[in-house]
Amino acid sequence: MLADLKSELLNLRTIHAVLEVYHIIRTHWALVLVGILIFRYIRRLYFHPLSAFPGPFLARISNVYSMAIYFSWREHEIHMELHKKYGPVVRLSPDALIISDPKYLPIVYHMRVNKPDMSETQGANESVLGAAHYKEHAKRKRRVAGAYSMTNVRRMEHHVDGHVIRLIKTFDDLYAKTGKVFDYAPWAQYFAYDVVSDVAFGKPLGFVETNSDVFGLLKMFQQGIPITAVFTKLPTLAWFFRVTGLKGLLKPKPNQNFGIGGLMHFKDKLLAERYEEFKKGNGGRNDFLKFFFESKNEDGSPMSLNQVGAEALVIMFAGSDTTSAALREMINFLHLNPRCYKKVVDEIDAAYAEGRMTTPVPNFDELSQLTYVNAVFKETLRLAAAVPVAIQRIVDMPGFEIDGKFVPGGTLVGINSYVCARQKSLYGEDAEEFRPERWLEDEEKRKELERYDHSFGYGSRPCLGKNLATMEILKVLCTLFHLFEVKEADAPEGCTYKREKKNIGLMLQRGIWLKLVRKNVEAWKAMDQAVVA
Ligand code: HEM
Repeated sequence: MLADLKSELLNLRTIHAVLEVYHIIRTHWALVLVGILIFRYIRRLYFHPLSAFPGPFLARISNVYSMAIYFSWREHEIHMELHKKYGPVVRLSPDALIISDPKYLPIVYHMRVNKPDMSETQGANESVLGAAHYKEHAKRKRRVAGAYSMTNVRRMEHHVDGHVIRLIKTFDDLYAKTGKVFDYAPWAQYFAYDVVSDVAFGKPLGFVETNSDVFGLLKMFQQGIPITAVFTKLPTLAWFFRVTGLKGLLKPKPNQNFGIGGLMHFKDKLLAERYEEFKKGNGGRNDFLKFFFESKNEDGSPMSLNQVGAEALVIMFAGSDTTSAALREMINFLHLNPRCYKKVVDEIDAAYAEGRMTTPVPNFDELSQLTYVNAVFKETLRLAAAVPVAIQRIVDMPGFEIDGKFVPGGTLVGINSYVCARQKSLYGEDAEEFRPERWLEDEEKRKELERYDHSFGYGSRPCLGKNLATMEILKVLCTLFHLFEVKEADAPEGCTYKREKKNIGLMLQRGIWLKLVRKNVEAWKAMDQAVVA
């Protein structure tokens, strides 16, 4: 009886205490919230597993810091400054580190590492790029890797040639014949988008032909990236959208006329047309779509239309602005380094003079023999990473040690290729200089540089489109430099920008002002006679 009474009393006291806490929370909710935040910040600063790592105060307590860096549009430079100030490992946000030392590349990007899931915002979550788990990635990679092989890319080489011819003829008509100064930056983008839309969907979109952003596609795409970035940088916001069921709002949809959704709408139309043809037994021309339609999943089933669409969409956004960034930077670096410019032109002209180059557009084998040009290509991508961000991976259990400190499993880590490419430990005292010769001087050193080359990604997820990108870039540049004197020009009156850069996760540029003068070379005969398909 007494025991019952005691337990009853205890229950009443518990209820009373709970009500009291509820009352305090109700009346002092603002104070309680501040208390929780202070507790959270103190934990992140002093008791979090990453608290031993240095970094800016705001970065150690909040994700807002890394988002603010993103919206400065110069994330790569800020990462560099942070490493200079805090050392090789910096805490960039409460749960994330950035590392500068190239020797950690094989550890951070090892073969069985997972990456953060961005499927809510990417719009291509069934693709190889969208796979977060390494096993799923390996499965998807098996079904598409062949499409990107050199053998398959060679089958598409004539499509690339057609776009090179169109670009050169357009330049000749609009600029060489008129003597007008022009900004080369949008043209590099138009060319790259035309090529990928042609080989991924079977139809060039006609950017170069119309000298315009067809359907506002480039703008749409560039609007989509910052949205993805916000949700990647602010996991709490992404979590909120998930638990409240609002995540559907994040997913790009084909009925939108902006961002990645707009691109999906466009892609779906082209894909449907081509799929109808395929079902009628007409596989059509050799391109990525044909390969994907014929490709099989692990269980032997053909890739679904959704899977094919996701892969084609990835080609559009992984293969366009990256390639155009490299196309622009190569010209930038050559203008900034006249010594290298001369060596490049001499090597190309000599190859033509000795009859080693096919006209109107040299083939890929011929281009790979131009050792200096290839070194310039590598050096350009080293110093001007097309993806100048710290691409993140999730440290797997139990973690690893770095700099004498323990990085626990679950931590987000990344190495910014812009930063990594400037490390004196690997590249020497002249690490920040543009010096293509470093790739040619010493065989052992070259092998070491190749081992830590990060410009096309690293580990099990390097760029699948490297063959196609290399082919496009070398074809454009060699043809351009042989047929024209490519002169650097001042911005025309009324334009204040020159060599302007904006890092939105991909490097965008504008204001690469050029003046083209037609050279008196034999190769013009073939170019003038070439018919644009
Ligand atoms: C100069 C041009 C290019 C550069 C610098 C570049 C760079 C990169 C980088 C750094 C990654 C790694 C992303 C990660 O680790 O998550 C990547 C992945 C990828 N790239 Fe490229 N890329 C270029 C051109 C292309 C082209 C032309 C295509 C398509 C034809 C393409 C298709 C892909 C695909 C499919 C992936 C995902 C690979 C995977 O997850 O297994 N890229 N690229």
